[in-house]
Amino acid sequence: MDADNDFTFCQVSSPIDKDSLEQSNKLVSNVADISIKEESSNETSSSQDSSFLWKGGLPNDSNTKKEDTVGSLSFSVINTTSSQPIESITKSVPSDSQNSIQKSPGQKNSSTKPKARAKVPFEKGYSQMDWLKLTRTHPDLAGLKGQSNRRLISIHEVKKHQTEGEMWTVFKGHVYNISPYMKFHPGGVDMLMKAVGKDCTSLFNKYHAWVNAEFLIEKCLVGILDESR
Ligand code: HEM
Repeated sequence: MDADNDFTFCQVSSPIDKDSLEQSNKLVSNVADISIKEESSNETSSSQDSSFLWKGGLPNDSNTKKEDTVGSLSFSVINTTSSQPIESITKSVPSDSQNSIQKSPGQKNSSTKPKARAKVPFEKGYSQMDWLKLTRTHPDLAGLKGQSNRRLISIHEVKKHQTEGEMWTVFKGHVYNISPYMKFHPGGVDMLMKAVGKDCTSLFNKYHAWVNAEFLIEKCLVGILDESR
């Protein structure tokens, strides 16, 4: 390829006219101006309270609102912090990690620390996907052997089923044989064993009320709890 052809590829951008270049430089410096003004205005940089991070709404500080313009745009600059420098909000990488998310004086450690999960790593072949596959392919997970799963079952009968292959529990008024789900339970076998032979609804809700158990163990349905007995 010769030098003339090279030149055609280099000339890709349109020429910038001097006036518009000056105007955009001016805009850039205006923007820079505004951010500097706001950061250094009316606040003390010693304040350590970051409760603004968690509060909704605007503080009742009328001094913190002002009008400004950049080029042809006019807008309001609202400082939402009455006791905190904006500098600490706008810092994306704080130089001192202590300053990044600070606790308000009354805030306890436990409220900011994420709760430790108690999930158990599943054995190969026992993921939730494997469970779903099994529910679709296994003809009788509940162990009904032809019986109806609309049958009324007393809590006494539930208590009797605590052997391998026949582990019954009550969940939201329904009786399930959770034996086949044991090794698939993300919380572990030991945890799920606590449900066997009794009503586990409140235990269940204590750990994960959001889990759609009705769907997950629907093929394990044995019957309906007879609450009259
Ligand atoms: C009755 C049927 C139950 C089903 C279908 C079920 C299902 C599940 C599922 C899908 C998860 C994963 C949740 C997630 O990733 O967020 C889980 C986790 C867990 N489950 Fe269950 N569960 C049942 C009963 C129980 C019971 C009775 C207990 C307690 C005695 C229990 C204790 C736990 C624990 C400790 C975890 C780990 C929690 C965590 O991830 O933070 N589960 N269970």
